[in-house]
Amino acid sequence: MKKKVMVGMSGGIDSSVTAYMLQKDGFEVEGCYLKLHDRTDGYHEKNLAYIEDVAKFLNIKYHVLDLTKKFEQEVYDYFINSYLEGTTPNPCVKCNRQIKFGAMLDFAKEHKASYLATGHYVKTDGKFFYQADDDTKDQSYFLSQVDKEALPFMMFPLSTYKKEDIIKFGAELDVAYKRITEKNESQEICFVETVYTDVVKRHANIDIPGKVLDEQGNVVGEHKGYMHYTIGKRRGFTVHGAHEPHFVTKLNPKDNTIIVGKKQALEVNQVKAENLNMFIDEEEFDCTVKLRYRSTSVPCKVIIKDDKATINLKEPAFGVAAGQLAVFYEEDKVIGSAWIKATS
Ligand SMILES: Nc1ncnc2c1ncn2[C@@H]1O[C@H](COP(=O)(O)OP(=O)(O)OP(=O)(O)O)[C@@H](O)[C@H]1O
Repeated sequence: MKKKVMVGMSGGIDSSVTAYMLQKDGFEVEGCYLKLHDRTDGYHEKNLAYIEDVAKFLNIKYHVLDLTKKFEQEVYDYFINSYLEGTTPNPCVKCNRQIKFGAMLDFAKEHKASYLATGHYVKTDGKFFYQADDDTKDQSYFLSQVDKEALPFMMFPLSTYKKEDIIKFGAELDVAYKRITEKNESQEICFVETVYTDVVKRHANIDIPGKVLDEQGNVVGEHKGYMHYTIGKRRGFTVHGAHEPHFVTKLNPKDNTIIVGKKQALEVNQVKAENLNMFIDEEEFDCTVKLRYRSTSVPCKVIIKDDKATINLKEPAFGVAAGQLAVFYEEDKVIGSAWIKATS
């Protein structure tokens, strides 16, 4: 009997090709579309029309799973609260743990699927995640908080391919191909249609001007409201009489001030992180760490105590934001991750 794989289908080319590849490999494939939010611009209708085309072409069944409530509680509220608290959230990381490889995995198991597959660019051997072969597409950073218990059920057929290969496979999907390539590459955050401030605006007045301070606490300029800024930002505020660029180094929600400094002020040598998700048992180890998605890995020593990590960087990093994830790598293998709380 064929083994069943549930494929998380978004309507885009990556998950469509994932379903196609697994069917070619001899699996019984079913699709699952997650409704995660109530966007009113025809977003879900369009995605579902694409999925309908692909499902017809492959002659597979698909399900629509409404997780709007869970998504709001676990991802959306956290996203808004992070900006209110002056930190920089990473909603995709939360979604992968709680929703895609939490609730969707439970759904796949309920439907007697042996595996859950997605179009993420990442590898797994059932115990660890590894970076995808296509460096520019690698999504291991976003998956590093997924519960290790979920790994034996996960499949990522795209992990050894380059995007160009996927486009070629997509062309074999014939009628569906035109439509799935019409769909734009997904936005960075699926519920943000334009910029994050447009979303936060629905819940708070973000346009309350405040004071810009230097590192000594002197008032040096004005800003538009602290929620407009993230660590490392260098525009949208004034610094009177400055000849060199100034960067945001700290946000103070309590008094609506922001602290700015020259590039050097962004330098970080130690990071404190919490809420660990570890794939190894060691509590003291050398590795490399990514402190933002699109940043290069920095060599470091990690010491874990009472479920908190102290990350001593062997080379300085710049523009590290509380709220982002520190992901630990041993070459291409993800060995754990933790949420950044403070830097020095
Ligand atoms: N709404 C959704 N319902 C079900 N699965 C989803 C949904 N959104 C994303 N996924 C799954 O997660 C994978 C990664 O999502 P992401 O948005 O990062 O990728 P993508 O490159 O845009 O993928 P695609 O081309 O399939 O849209 C998708 O390929 C798909 O398998």
